[in-house]
Amino acid sequence: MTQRFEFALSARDGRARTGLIKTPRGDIRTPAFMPVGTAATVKAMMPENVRATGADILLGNTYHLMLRPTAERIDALGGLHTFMNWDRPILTDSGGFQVMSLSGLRKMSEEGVTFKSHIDGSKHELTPERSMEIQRLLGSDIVMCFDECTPFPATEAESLRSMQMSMRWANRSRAAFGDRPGYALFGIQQGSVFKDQRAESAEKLREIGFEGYAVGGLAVGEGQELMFDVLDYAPEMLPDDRPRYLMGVGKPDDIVGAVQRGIDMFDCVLPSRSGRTGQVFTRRGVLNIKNARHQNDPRPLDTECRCPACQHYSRAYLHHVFRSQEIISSMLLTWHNLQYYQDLMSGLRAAIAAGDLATFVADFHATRALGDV
Ligand SMILES: CNc1nc2c(CCc3ccc(C(F)(F)F)cc3)c3[nH]c(N)nc(=O)c3cc2[nH]1
Repeated sequence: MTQRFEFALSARDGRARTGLIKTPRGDIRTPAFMPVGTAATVKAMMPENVRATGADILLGNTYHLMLRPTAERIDALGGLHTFMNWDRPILTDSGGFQVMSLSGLRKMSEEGVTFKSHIDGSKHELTPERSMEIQRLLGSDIVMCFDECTPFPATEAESLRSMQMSMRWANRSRAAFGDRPGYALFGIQQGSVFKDQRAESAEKLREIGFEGYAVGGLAVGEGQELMFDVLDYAPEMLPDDRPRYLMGVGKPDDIVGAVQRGIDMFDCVLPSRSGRTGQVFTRRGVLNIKNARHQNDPRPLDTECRCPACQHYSRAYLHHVFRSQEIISSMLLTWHNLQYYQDLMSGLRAAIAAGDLATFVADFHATRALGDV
């Protein structure tokens, strides 16, 4: 077990890579999908079950946890790992994205952002320094720089101003993070859909130097085509020997396309959140268990899936418990969707290691085109 944060690539296939991030709390196989554990829990899942799906790392959230129960209380109780009974790596976002998408009344300045809690209306401030302190108190293994996720669409001038402020905040984040062996600070590239700005951002981050780099400012409504256009150049502007994390992505086909374009790490609320609304991911595409067509169907959700839902329950049963709003519905559908995502990632890792990613991708799309979900 290492006391340092290390990343080693083990194979490449085109621009895709597979490897291992080694941390004192455990290894992360890449390409990796990180389930979202917003308020110190992956909703409807016990931590041991999240691990059983194959997850090596979880996502936590500065914004939610600073409001409730506060970072100081979690620190006093032994840190987020102890608090939520997950002893493997945790990555926390810096909170800026959630402030812009969740909180009411907010004021942005060079210093940072002041906002009112969406829970009780109390006033709070997030700056690069405060974000680093909160993530340190939480004990997260991978800390994200405090940035502004540039809204989409943005004019070139708006995007440039936003990106350059994020780069000044990246500097302040690096300084405030301090010397913490075994812990990592990731820089976040901005620049919206403008190639020259993505290059300027990457250069600035490289100058400062980070243990890993995120492609930020995407999955904000630009659509898959425009996202892939940016991913055709942006990841490779970042250091080749460091992990590359595409924030907030995404649907299974988004992930497949982004892995082909050199991304190593992903997070998305989709598998867990959509599971609670009845949306189910299968190898043949997506279905919604709420649909009446499932009420007499004795088949499992996905014949190739090893999760408890697919091993022990019929679509008819899952339709019934969803319609009846039974708690087990959220448990089984969340587990299944997270299992589907982890199985997709392990398939991608194996295909890259075997040098036949192209075949994997062709089969992935062909199976989804078969229909009869
Ligand atoms: C959904 N699209 C998207 N999500 C994005 C995120 C949030 C990632 C995140 C973090 C924590 C959680 C939590 F549920 F665990 F809380 C959930 C999601 C971004 N985050 C930062 N810092 N910069 C970005 O430029 C950025 C761009 C993003 N596009």
